Amino acid sequence: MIHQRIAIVYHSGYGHTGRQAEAVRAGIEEVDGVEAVLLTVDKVERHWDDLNAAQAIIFGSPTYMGAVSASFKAFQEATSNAVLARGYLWKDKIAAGFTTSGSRSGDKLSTLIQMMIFAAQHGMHWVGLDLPPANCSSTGSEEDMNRLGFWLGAAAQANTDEGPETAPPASDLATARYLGRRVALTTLQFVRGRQAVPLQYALVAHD
Ligand SMILES: Cc1cc2nc3c(=O)[nH]c(=O)nc-3n(C[C@H](O)[C@H](O)[C@H](O)COP(=O)(O)O)c2cc1C
Repeated sequence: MIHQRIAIVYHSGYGHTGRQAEAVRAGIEEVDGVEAVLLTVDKVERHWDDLNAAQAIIFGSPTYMGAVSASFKAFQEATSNAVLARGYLWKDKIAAGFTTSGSRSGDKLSTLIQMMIFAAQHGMHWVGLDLPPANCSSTGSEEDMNRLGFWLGAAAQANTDEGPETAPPASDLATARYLGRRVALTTLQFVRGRQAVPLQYALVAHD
């Protein structure tokens, strides 16, 4: 069976977002017919081909100062020459994102929006979370998936006095795992759908 490749490219200064990235990978690996490639942004210069060959790319960054980290931003800017200028190489790939911060909100939404705009600039298709509202009623709890209530991507919160061995908590890692699985299933639907209806044909038929 041909395996569709799904890449995860992320930065983690202190390891918390790294735990989230591992959880996303575990979710991808729950799905038959796909394989996960996990890359940190500092390795990207030697791995552009892996990203270009992937059917989906999932972006991950801690939230620093209400935005993606400087290292993740440097990766984003490097794609201008390495990907866009070489001919829109990521066009029509699936995209998604995840982020960890110290506070419950911590302005993580800003980070996910930055990632979504970045994906749109590359002509990618953004996949969000389809989890229902969680931890928002008298029956909700910290153990709920999507306990922080994000839909653009997977959000996690890691207490700043805890190391990555104990933070983020299991519920946030389960949310990240769920996102990985969702992206894997969406990617298979998209790739197989594209085989049935080639993009060229779809555009002509629409005109
Ligand atoms: C430079 C810097 C800026 C930060 N800015 C924020 C922030 O804006 N909001 C927030 O909630 N946490 C903030 N934090 C806390 C981190 O998001 C948190 O410690 C996170 O778990 C770090 O992830 P990492 O271990 O993957 O680097 C900041 C931490 C650093 C070092």
